[in-house]
Amino acid sequence: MNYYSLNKKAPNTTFENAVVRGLAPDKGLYFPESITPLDPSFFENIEDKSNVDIAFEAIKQFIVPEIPEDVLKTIIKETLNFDFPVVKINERISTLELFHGPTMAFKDVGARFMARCLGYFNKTNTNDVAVLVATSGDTGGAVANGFLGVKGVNVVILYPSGKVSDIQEKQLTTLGQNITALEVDGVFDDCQDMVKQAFMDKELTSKMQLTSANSINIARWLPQLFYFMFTYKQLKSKYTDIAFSVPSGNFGNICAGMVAQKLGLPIKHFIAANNANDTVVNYMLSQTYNPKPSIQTISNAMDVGNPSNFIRIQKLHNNDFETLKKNLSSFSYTDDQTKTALLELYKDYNYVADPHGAVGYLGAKDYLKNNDAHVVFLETAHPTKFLDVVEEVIEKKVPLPSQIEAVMDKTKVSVKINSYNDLKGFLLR
Ligand SMILES: Cc1ncc(COP(=O)(O)O)c(C=O)c1O
Ligand SMILES: N[C@@H](CCOP(=O)(O)O)C(=O)O
Repeated sequence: MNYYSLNKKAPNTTFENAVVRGLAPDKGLYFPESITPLDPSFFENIEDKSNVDIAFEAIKQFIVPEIPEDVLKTIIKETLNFDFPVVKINERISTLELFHGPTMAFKDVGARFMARCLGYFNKTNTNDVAVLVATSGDTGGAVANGFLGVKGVNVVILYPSGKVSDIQEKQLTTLGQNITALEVDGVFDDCQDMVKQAFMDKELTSKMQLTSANSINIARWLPQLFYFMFTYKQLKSKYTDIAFSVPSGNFGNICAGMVAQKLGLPIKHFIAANNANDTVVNYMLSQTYNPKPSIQTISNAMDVGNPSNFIRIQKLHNNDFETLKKNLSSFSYTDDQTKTALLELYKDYNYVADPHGAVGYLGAKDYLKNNDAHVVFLETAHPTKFLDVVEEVIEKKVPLPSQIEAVMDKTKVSVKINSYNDLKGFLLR
């Protein structure tokens, strides 16, 4: 499968090149040349298939033969070695728990998958690759964990100083080896802009091979479609119409769900649930895309003012607003509403959510006011990653899982930077 740049000013390229480059030379996001729906029998019999088989069938058109079938299957098997349970909240709402991986956030899927694809391509590539990552909280930890010790790969994580949770910071600053954390005096969008600027810097790219492990990279983005299919497998016999409420920041996760839908997965509707960072909510109201500086919230991983993947979402809907409006609703919530939702989930349903999942729950409830469906909100991170907020709201101690406990006492190591020149200087050192 070839990929083209959504800016349309760069040559089409292979899966390998798109993964190794991250971003196209014209600064555009790569997009598959075609998306061929799977045979309807795939969905008719999905409950008889293993998660690995579902994932393999769903993604192989984008990757094989550049990665041979047997290698791709192994990559998927190693990536998906944890559970994706769907938990019923009430008759109309369930939650898909995406926090059972090593760093307890949905990013584990994409990060582990991409690390293995890059590892495969690196076997024949003698040059080291520098993987740049901008994180508002969870991508950094998942990528650090997924890429730790991968030969020929050096990971540089940029995160906004003081704007990620303590546990998220530990996860991305304490591993050492081939992982370095750069603490940026700014917000997430500054980190993301610096990463994109690095790709356009000829001096830098002539001296080193750079790629990105954010969802701009297709190998990080596409595998996120897997668990929408796993959800359908679990709920198909119970509900006719299934919609997804996705807590959204950079919009990579929801956009991957839309690829699953293009592949034929029967999804009735998507709900983009946002915190105060409401660029897309405003777009859906005004048809004007007006990115704004990100605002700090208690669902910090969604503090994104200029979501990278919105352009892919538009493309998936033929750049037609009316088509998009039929498939996507979006809502924005304040921190107080998020806290109220956390408490409601705990008191009414005995479910301890994290602030991002709570925003997803609010999106599900708002959609259901005027629509009929069973809505699955994505619980995108484990509540203990946001311990202070969660314990304060539900007034109860939450036990720490072993993955979180393992990083609690480690010492943070980071390098402070203030500008793109600092980043460039660091990379050229
Ligand atoms: C816990 C959590 N929820 C939601 C999001 C938003 O996901 P996306 O950026 O794919 O929209 C993130 C960050 O990506 C996250 O870490
Ligand atoms: N919310 C993310 C921001 C980056 O998103 P990505 O999916 O493009 O990597 C984070 O937690 O870092």
